[in-house]
Amino acid sequence: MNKPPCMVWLPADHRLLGDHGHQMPFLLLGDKYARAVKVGAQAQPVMFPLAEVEQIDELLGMVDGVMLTGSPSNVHPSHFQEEVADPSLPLDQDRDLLTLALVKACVHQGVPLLGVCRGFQEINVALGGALYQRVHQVPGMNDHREPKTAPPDEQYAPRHPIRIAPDSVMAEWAGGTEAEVNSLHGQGIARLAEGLTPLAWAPDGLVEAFWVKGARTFAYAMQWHPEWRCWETPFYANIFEAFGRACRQRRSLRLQANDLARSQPG
Ligand SMILES: N[C@@H](CCC(=O)NCCCC(=O)O)C(=O)O
Repeated sequence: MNKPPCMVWLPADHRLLGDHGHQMPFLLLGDKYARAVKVGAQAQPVMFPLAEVEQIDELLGMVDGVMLTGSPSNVHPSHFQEEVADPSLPLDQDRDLLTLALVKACVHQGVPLLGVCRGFQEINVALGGALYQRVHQVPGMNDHREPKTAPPDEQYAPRHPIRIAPDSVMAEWAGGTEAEVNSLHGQGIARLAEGLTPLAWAPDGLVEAFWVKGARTFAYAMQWHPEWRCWETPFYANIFEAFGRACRQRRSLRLQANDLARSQPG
């Protein structure tokens, strides 16, 4: 019998779309994130629209991994005990409510977890860290934002080098302790949560990747965007291939558990 596909949950963004006066709520997932899961991790992306915190355990029982994507919206600063610094920047409190709880559930249950950009920031905040709300206004820090009016190819082009921890799995994926990565973020890690091990740094010292300490499975996140045409960049492809392997391992365990449950009397 064919195995069911590996399923990876990508929580949606909540956005109002439409012209003024007629904006309607939508649930959005970027094509490039779903495509990187499908092509790079060889898994099936799923969204679970309107998923609620109370459903997390039930829904995690149906998937083999979770990917927290990037988004133009910011994590609400109240989650790291700050006031909103720039009210003109978008927020997505519905997403925060689900993803910050989902991070803890994935870590506790050993579900493969990949965080990208906003997802990287969500994991840090969920585990007790804090963010710079405007990295470019912090003395000594660079501007990590993308050129807003540039075409996508330019926005996602390599922007700055990163230094990667030697002898780390990130260095294995990169094929060394240096790489050039894209950069599309205005927020960044101000305080790394205690349960996270930094794996890469930008030239200004900003943490650009981490590992969830002691994780029983894949639990990595990065500030840059490895999903961007991941099949064209070996470093990025290696990240998604490793994520896919971890998801397939979980699928085997999940299916064994399901078979065992079905074989039990009553
Ligand atoms: N809003 C946060 C996170 C930035 C981020 O995720 N950028 C990607 C947006 C477009 C996309 O989804 O690829 C910040 O500004 O730091």
